[in-house]
Amino acid sequence: MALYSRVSGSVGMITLQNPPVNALSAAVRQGIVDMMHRALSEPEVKSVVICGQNGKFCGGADIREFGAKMTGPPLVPMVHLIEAASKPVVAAIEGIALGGGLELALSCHYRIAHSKATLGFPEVALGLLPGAGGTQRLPRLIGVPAALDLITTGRHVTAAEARQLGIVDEVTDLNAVDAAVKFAQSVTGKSLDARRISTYPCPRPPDLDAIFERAMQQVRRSARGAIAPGTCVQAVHAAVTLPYAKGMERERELFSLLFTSGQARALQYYFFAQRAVSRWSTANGARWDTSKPRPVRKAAVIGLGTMGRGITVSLAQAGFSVVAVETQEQQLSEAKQAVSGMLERGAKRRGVPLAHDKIKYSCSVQAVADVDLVIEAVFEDMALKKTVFQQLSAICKPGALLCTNTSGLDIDELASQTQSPELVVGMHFFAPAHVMQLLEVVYGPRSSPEVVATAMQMGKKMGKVSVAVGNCRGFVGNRMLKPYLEQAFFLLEEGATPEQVDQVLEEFGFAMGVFKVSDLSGLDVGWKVRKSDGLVSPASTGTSARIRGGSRYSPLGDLLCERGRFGQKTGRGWFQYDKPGGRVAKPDPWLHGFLEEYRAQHGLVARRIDHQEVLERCLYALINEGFQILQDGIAAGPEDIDVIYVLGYGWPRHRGGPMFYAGQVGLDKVVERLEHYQQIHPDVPGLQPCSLLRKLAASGNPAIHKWREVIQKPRSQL
Ligand SMILES: C[C@H](O)[C@H](C)C(=O)SCCNC(=O)CCNC(=O)[C@H](O)C(C)(C)COP(=O)([O-])OP(=O)([O-])OC[C@H]1O[C@@H](n2cnc3c(N)ncnc32)[C@H](O)[C@@H]1OP(=O)([O-])[O-]
Repeated sequence: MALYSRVSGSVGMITLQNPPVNALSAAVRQGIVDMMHRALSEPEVKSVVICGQNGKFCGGADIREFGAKMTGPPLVPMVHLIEAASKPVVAAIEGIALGGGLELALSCHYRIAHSKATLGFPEVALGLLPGAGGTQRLPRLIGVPAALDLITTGRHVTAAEARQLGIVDEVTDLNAVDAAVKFAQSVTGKSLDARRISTYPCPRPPDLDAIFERAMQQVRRSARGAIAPGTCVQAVHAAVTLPYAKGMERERELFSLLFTSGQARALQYYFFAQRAVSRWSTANGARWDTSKPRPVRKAAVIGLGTMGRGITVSLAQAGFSVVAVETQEQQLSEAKQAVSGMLERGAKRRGVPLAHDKIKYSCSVQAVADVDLVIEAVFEDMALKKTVFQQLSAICKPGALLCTNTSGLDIDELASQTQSPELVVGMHFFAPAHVMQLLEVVYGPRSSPEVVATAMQMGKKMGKVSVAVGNCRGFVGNRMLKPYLEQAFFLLEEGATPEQVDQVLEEFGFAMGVFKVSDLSGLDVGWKVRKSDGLVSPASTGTSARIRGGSRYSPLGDLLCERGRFGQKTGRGWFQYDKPGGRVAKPDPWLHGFLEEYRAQHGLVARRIDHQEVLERCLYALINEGFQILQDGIAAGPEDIDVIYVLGYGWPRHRGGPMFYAGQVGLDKVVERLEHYQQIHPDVPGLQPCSLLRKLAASGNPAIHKWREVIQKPRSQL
C-alpha cells in the first residue's frame, strides 16, 4: 500500500509501503494512484514527493505477483498519471530505485537521490525488459548508448553515476526525503512542460545504426541463447524510430513476448531459488532459523595452492584476520606474492582498501592455535588430509571449527580423525575461489547445527551463495557431473566428436561444453578420482576394458591421460591448443584418428548421432542423478541443486537449472527418454530413472515448488 501525509504545509507526501523492498504490488499501485488523485485535488498541496518506507524507494514490480493473474491498476497508466500531473512531483530516492521503481522515478518531474542509493533496470536478469516506459524514457533522458548499456546489462549505477548520466537532478548525503521536500517547495509553480520526459525528442547520434549494430552484436556474443538482451535493444530502437505513444505500444508487445517466454519463468524461478537456499535445512532436521552461527573473527587456511590462495584472499577481502599456512618455504613465498597480486587487483577493481594487513603467513600449523575456524585446502589426498585433521584437532583451541575444502572426499571420515567430529564441516569452494560465487557447505552426520550455520554465514560474509548439502561421494555438483561426463565419453565411443558434443551443449547455453571444461580443469583431476575409485585398469582391449562392476565404463579419458594429454596445461587434451597453457581450443585430427582406432579395437561401429540425442543423454543422466540426490536427502530441494549448477557448473541461468529444466521439459518426457536410452544401453545404470523421478512424473508433473512435499514424505514410501 501507500501512505499519504502532508508535510511543510504544502507538500503531499506519498510513501510506498511494501516491505522489504516496497515492490509495486497491486496494493501499492492502487495506493499511488489514489494518493496522487488526492494530492492533485487538495488545493493546499502545491507539490508532491514520492518516497519509500524504511530507506528504500522501490525494488520494482512485485515479482511474486508474476505467476498470478494481474490485479490492481496497471503500471503504465500510473506513470502517465504522475508525469501528466499539474503539480511538480519529486522522487526521493533512498536505497534502491530498480526496474519499475526507476520507471516510477522517471515519470516524476524531478529526482533527488541519496549518495548511497543505487539505480538500474535489472529486468533483463529476469528475462524481461523495462515494461512501464523505461525503454522509451531513458534514451530520451540520457541518450541512446548509455540507455542501451543500462537496459541490456541490467547493471546498477551509483547515485553519483546517475547524476553524471543525467538520471537524477541532485545527490545528497543528507536525508533525501527532507531534501526532496525542500526541492519540491523550490519548484512549486514552475512550468513542468520541460520536465515530462516522454515529450523529449529522442537524441539521434550520427552513427545511430552502427550503435545499434554494435549493441546487438555485443548482446549476441554474451547472451548465449538468452532472448531478453536482444529484445531490449529492439525496444530502445523503437524509442528512436517511433513517436512516444507508438514506442510504448512496441515496448508492450516486446514485454509480453518475453513475459510469456520459458526463459523469463526460468530466470524468475532462479531469482527466488538463489534466495531460498539461504533458508537451509539438513537431513537430520537442523534449520537456518533454529541454528545460531558462532562468531568468527580469526580464520586460518592450511595449504596455499591455487584454492588455498583464493580462499585466503576471499577471507581477507571479507574483513577476517587470516593465518595462512604453507609448510613448504618455497611454496609459501610464491603464495605470498600471488595473494598480494590478487588483493591488489581486487582492491583496484572493487575500489576497496587493500587487505594485506589482514593476513599473517606461517610455515607452522602451530600458528593456528588461537583461530576460530580453519579451512584445510591441502592436496586432494585422503591420507594427507587425515594427518592434517589429526594435527588441527590437537593444536586448535576448543570449539574451533575444522573445515575442509575437499571437492568430494568423505567429510565424516575426516571428522573421525578429531576429538570433536561435531566441529567438522566441508566448505567446498570453486576455482578461482576469490571469484566464483558458489560455496557447497557439506555437513556430515555428526556436524552440529551451529557449525553448519557458522559455515553458511561465513559464505555469505565472503560474498558467496552458500548451499547446504549432505555428505556423499562428490557431494551434489561433482556427483551429478559423473553421469554427465560418462554419457559424453560413451557418445564419443559411438561416433560423436568432442567438437560436436560441445557445440550442442554450448548452443543449449553452457559457456563451455563438457570437453572444453575438462581440458580447462585438467583431465588428470578426474583421472586421479577414477584411480582412487579403483576404476582405472591396465586392460586396453576386450570387454573387460569397458566394464566396471558389471556396468559400462569408458577408459577414453584414462587412455588420453596415459599419453600425457591433460588438456590446456599440456596443450593437448580433447582439443589441441597452440601451446601448453593455451586457451583456444581447436579440433585435433590426432584425436579423431585415435577415436577411430579405439572403436576398431573394441569392435565399435561409429554411427551418426543427432543433436537431440547428445543433449538428452548428457542432461537427462545428470538430471536423473539430481533426483537421486533429492531422494537420498543430500539436497533439501530442487533449488539447492539448480543454484549449485548455475553458479558452479555454468548451467545457463535462462534455463533455470537442471531440475527446473526437467520440469519445463516434462518429467514424464524425461522418464520416457531415459527409458528409451536405457533399453539401448542396459549396462548403464545411470539411465535408469530413479524412483522419485518416476513418482513425480506419475503424479502429473507437479510444479517444482510442490516437489518438496513429495520429497519430504518418509523416504521409505519412495
Ligand atoms: C515493469 C517493470 O519494468 C518490470 C516488470 C520490473 O520492475 S521487474 C522487477 C525489477 N526489479 C528487480 O529485478 C529487483 C530485484 N531485487 C533485487 O535485485 C534485490 O532483491 C535488491 C532489491 C537489490 C535487494 O537485495 P538484498 O540482497 O538486499 O535482498 P534480497 O535477499 O535480494 O531481497 C530481500 C527480499 O525481498 C524480495 N524481493 C526483492 N525484490 C523484489 C521484487 N521486485 N519483488 C518481490 N520481492 C522482491 C526477495 O525475494 C527477498 O525476499 P525473501 O527471500 O527475504 O523472502
